[in-house]
Amino acid sequence: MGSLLFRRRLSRTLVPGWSDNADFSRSSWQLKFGTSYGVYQCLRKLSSSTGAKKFDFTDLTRPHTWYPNARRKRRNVILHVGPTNSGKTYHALKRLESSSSGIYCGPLRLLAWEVAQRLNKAKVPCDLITGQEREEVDGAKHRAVTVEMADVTSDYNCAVVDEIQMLGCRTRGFSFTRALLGISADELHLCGDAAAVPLIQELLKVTDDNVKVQYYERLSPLIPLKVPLGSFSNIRTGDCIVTFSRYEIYNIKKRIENGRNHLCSVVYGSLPPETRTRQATMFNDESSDFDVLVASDAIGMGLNLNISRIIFSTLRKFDGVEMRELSVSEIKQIAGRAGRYRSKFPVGEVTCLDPDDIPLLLSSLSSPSPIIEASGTFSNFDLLFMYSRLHPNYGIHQILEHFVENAKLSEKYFIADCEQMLKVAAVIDELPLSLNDKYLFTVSSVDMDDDISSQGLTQFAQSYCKNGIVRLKEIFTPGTLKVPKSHKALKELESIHKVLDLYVWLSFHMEDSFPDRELAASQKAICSMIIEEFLGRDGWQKPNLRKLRHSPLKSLSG
Ligand SMILES: Nc1ncnc2c1ncn2[C@@H]1O[C@H](COP(=O)(O)OP(=O)(O)OP(=O)(O)O)[C@@H](O)[C@H]1O
Ligand SMILES: [Mg+2]
Repeated sequence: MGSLLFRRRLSRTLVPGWSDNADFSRSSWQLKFGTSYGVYQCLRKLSSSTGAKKFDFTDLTRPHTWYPNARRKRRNVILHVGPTNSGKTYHALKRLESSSSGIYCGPLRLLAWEVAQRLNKAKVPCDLITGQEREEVDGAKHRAVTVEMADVTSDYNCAVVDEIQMLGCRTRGFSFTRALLGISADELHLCGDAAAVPLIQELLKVTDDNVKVQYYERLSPLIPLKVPLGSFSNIRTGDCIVTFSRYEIYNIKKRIENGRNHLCSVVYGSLPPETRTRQATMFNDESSDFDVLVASDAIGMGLNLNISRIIFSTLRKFDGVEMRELSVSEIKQIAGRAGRYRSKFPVGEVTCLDPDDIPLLLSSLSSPSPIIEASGTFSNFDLLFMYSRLHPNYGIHQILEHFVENAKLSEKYFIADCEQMLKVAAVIDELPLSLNDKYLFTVSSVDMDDDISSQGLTQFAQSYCKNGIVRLKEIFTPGTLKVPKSHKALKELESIHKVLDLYVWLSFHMEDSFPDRELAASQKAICSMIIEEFLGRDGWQKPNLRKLRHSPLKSLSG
């Protein structure tokens, strides 16, 4: 029991949103109040200090009070806002680089990776921390993290939250809100779209922070073209074709490579993150033969790639619920990847494949993004736990559902969409696990819309429930991964990667119960290498592309 408790306590500190309030964090509640009664006492204390007669655990109307560490400071908040490619992140990072300690929180692993690289190169030791990675550097006082991993219990000299307009995102917005309200830093730099300014000013009225807005202008031109691409034979070096289905990505890659002038890197959401990074690096590298990029909106935020022209293959995408038109801000974000300042192509262009899309493209690029009205929020584990005590017969699915239905919110907040969590909860409720354990599986990084991943989660949870320890070899035989021969096999491999990734995630949160992190990580690496081998083989292979670029074919394809 003792070791089990100890294990849980270690885990809690690593789960985003598990126990954010310093009163409940490892330093106090875990040591002072090892029991749920302790949490209850703590919450009671909190309730009396807020003057409420009876604590309502579904009351989320004062989320700024969940972060006493940040509230002890009067933070200097600097909002860096403006169009894409205007130097917002650059200026915030300059401050981060010169600070004595700091944290960068970005929406994508690729961005966190880019920042960690940049700081380490500038001799500022910087850790990289994402749900599945801990790359620790000796002596680091800086860390680059994905926003879900933002640490709200330490003090920093400087913090940067990038793409802050994402606080309006239906599913991930609450993590941005948590970083905005919860990070304890003397200086907090927020970079993003001006559409978020009024909301942030409103949210920070109650925090007593100093708020300053710095506006930026685009550093290099982005030219919207009035003519569509016409044909794939008009593709040229530095082009990036954006499309939203995996099938279309490979279809377009094939069509371009069949023209025998270009090789395409691909970047899309379900590719392993390390593969995405390498594909992007290969495209960015002038000495590589991969000179065209075919990508989904996974490249849409903040990234600095050597793109000369963005070509939208469509302006519609399936968002998990329905097919819809891209929003003005999505179009601007994606288009903004072309012509980055100080890149190989300092003047960017943007166009479409389909002539019918041109009017929407032009009007979106010339419109301001609509003002963001509300910020995401969600309960942390402690509140869910206390709520569950009032409903002892509920499973975690019912607790979440009821909590979401009954949550009381201030006008400027909305409750996060927890569809994925509910899907996991429905599976996990079948097992006799504690609420702690159920919560952990529920907030894990699993993609429940992927059959193989959801089966992986179920097997991990069943095995954990039965044995208390999950060996990777129970569900995965190392040494059996093969280079896929078809797109179906590729998709399967991507899913296997996700399952291995989930194991690594669980190993960071339940170290003793998921002891094979290294094996899972090495198999993950093999998996992504095999996927890359497929990506290399899949297209047209011409050993000496450079020679060909000087052939008549090149000028014909212009
Ligand atoms: N003053 C500067 N000196 C040198 N390089 C700069 C300067 N300002 C910006 N850059 C470079 O220009 C590029 C774009 O800047 P940055 O990434 O900060 O833009 P951004 O406004 O954050 O764009 P996005 O909205 O797409 O995130 C980066 O490669 C950055 O390093
Ligand atoms: Mg940026």
